[in-house]
Amino acid sequence: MSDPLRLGLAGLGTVGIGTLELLETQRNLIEIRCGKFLEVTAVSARDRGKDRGFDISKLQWHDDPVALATSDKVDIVVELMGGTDGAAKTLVETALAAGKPVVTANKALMAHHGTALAHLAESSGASLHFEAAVAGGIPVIKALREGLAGNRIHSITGILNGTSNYILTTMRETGRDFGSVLADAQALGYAEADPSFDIDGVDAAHKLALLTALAFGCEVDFPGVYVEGIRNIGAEDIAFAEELGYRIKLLAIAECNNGSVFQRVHPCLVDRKAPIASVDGVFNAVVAEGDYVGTTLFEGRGAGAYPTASAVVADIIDVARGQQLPTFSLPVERLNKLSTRPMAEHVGAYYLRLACLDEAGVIADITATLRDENISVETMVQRGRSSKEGQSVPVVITTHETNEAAMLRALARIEQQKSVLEPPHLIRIEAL
Ligand SMILES: NC(=O)C1=CN([C@@H]2O[C@H](COP(=O)(O)OP(=O)(O)OC[C@H]3O[C@@H](n4cnc5c(N)ncnc54)[C@H](O)[C@@H]3O)[C@@H](O)[C@H]2O)C=CC1
Ligand SMILES: N[C@@H](CC=O)C(=O)O
Ligand code: NA
Repeated sequence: MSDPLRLGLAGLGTVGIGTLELLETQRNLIEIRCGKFLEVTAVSARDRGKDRGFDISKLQWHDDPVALATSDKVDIVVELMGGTDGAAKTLVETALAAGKPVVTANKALMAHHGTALAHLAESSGASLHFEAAVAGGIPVIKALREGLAGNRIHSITGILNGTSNYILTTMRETGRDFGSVLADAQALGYAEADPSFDIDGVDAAHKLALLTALAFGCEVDFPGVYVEGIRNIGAEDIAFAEELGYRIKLLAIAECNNGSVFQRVHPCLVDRKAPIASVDGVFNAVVAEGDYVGTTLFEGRGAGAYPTASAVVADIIDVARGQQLPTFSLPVERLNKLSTRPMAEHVGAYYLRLACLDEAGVIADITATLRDENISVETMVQRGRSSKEGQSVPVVITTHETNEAAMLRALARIEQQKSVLEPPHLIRIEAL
């Protein structure tokens, strides 16, 4: 047996401790599979004395995580701290510059600096691995980089945030409110340090930008992703969606056509019978359309200590086996800079929920505005009667396919109508 491969692990939170546990309990299996003994030699986190339920007293401790990159006791750096800039970025850059392979779960870092880090890795001959950064335990990076390498990928559609999917599912199944379900997701270790990244769609956008780069062979373009989260989805939307035969999911969608990329993350109504509609709880799913393979669907747990540790360790094993592939499948100079299509060009059907006064002519005014923009109504539901003067009733409208720009013009006018009491709620309907 050759010398052990020595790991320096920065970040001892949900994922860090999950990774240490997995490495310990699967020690023999891993040794047989990669022909090397993996040894964690050094660690770093914010608070040395914290009780983590895992004995770290025999591991070399560094207050400064960046010291792992330069330590002569560390062969591979595993970055599990999080953060776009600051210590995580410096650690990864320093390790790569020193020619040390890096394994990271940090999608924010990769979405903002992925192309530059890939370039650094290539220049120094080190490899950069990020399977845990997208869709947790699902080996989707490996699938795109290796399993589907013979295909041109046309589109990627995914549920990429476990926290939002857990919130939407639990609200639907239990009727509980948004805030208390989010607190559960945090306690379960699913949410980001700043949970607004989860509920505002930013985390899913980070992941989509990485899948886009891999799938279409382009530079990572996180600012090019249109992002909307689930903060404004109410219990009434979830109930109306059910009634109309849909489920609400936060989808991340990337399409590549004629040299331009369209990347968007937003809540969608999807047909209740579509396979992705039944991906519930903390599960994620990724659907990739390839020209030779057709449709592929990958599903599994997208967050949490053990599923994420599973992906981190898979990357470590790849390093131990000597696998060294370009970070985004292609050498950096071969990655294209594709133009971004704006959301205004989106074409699709829409769900609108309006709070309207219950009086004559209201519906006629709304449908006239939609007609003026050539928007055709598919269904309309008006619920209940208001018991007090000035009280609103919900009106839900679904439309046939139309253009986003036309829909936004119509909504701006509808919002001005004095019998419409709140800004309209819009959710896109995605045909899958
Ligand atoms: N929790 C999950 O389900 C998943 C998390 N990730 C990613 O994995 C990374 C870690 O996430 P969690 O374990 O959930 O976070 P966490 O908040 O539970 O743990 C973060 C750890 O990093 C340490 N840390 C943070 N900043 C530091 C600094 N400047 N210097 C030294 N130590 C520092 C903290 O002390 C803590 O031990 C993040 O990039 C996250 O986006 C990826 C997939 C799933
Ligand atoms: N906060 C993320 C964790 C995994 O990437 C999520 O909820 O999906
Ligand atoms: Na993954």
